[in-house]
Amino acid sequence: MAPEEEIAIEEARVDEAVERDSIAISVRGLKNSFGDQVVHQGLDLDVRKGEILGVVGGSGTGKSVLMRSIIGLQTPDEGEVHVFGESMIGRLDDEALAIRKRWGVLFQGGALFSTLTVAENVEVPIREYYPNIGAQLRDEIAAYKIRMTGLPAEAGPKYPAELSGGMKKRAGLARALALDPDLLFLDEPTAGLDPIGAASFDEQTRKLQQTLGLTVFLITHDLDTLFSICDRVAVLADGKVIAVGTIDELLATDHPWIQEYFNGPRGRAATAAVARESGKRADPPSDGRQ
Ligand SMILES: Nc1ncnc2c1ncn2[C@@H]1O[C@H](COP(=O)(O)OP(=O)(O)OP(=O)(O)O)[C@@H](O)[C@H]1O
Repeated sequence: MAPEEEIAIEEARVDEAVERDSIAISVRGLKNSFGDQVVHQGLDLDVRKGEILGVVGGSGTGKSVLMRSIIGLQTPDEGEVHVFGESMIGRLDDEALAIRKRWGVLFQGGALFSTLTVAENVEVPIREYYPNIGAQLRDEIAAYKIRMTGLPAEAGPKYPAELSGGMKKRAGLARALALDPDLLFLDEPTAGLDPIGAASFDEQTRKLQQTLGLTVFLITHDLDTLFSICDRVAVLADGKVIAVGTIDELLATDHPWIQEYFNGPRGRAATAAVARESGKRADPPSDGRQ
């Protein structure tokens, strides 16, 4: 083989390794169906390490099913899911378990166990994955995680029924953070919160992502969340990810759903709010609409 060819092959290997190293989640050729209903067909997606990736799409486009496929709660008909370089589908071995320990999940509505206190909820994953950790250390970890999410320490002994919607979300977040994850899955974290509570939750998410170096997979319908904290956004439609990029990149596409979603009245209001927040003047829409 000529030296130039060897160099080219070596460079390709290095590029591949760098690419692999910078990707937290890779989904390829995913197919999910329920009976005759095909939810995903040939879905591809990469989530980069350290980013907050917003996942959007109309109701029923399969955002939650995608998340469930990645975390192993839904076995796809076809396709590959790699998390931190490990193939995950159907794996129950030690390597796969080690990867599962590296993520935390906040399900829609918080999904707290109603018969357990907040602190006990946070301790569930610790008990499950680290049964040898003693009660005192477990309590200390739970108290620390509860404080990390902005909840007062007094929330620890409370039951979910005694919490507001926003507090429940934070308690769910504390549980998702219990094992010091590298990767956080959030399914509609601000749904049902008032705008101030939602903005405060977003800020907390951004702060945690930055201080802990988290990668965040964030399903949302909340335009303010997308505009204010997401590094990139993936758009689901027709069973696939039809586009992924920054909001500016998405706006440069001419897909009607994307234009309607981000450039409709609510999208423009969110752009203006973010621009105001950062002290900049929002550019008026190019067609002169206000
Ligand atoms: N276990 C299941 N059995 C049958 N159908 C299901 C199941 N889970 C999801 N589906 C269907 O798959 C489709 C996608 O559901 P999914 O919950 O992922 O949508 P979504 O994009 O998250 O919607 P939303 O934005 O409303 O939460 C829906 O039509 C739903 O009814």
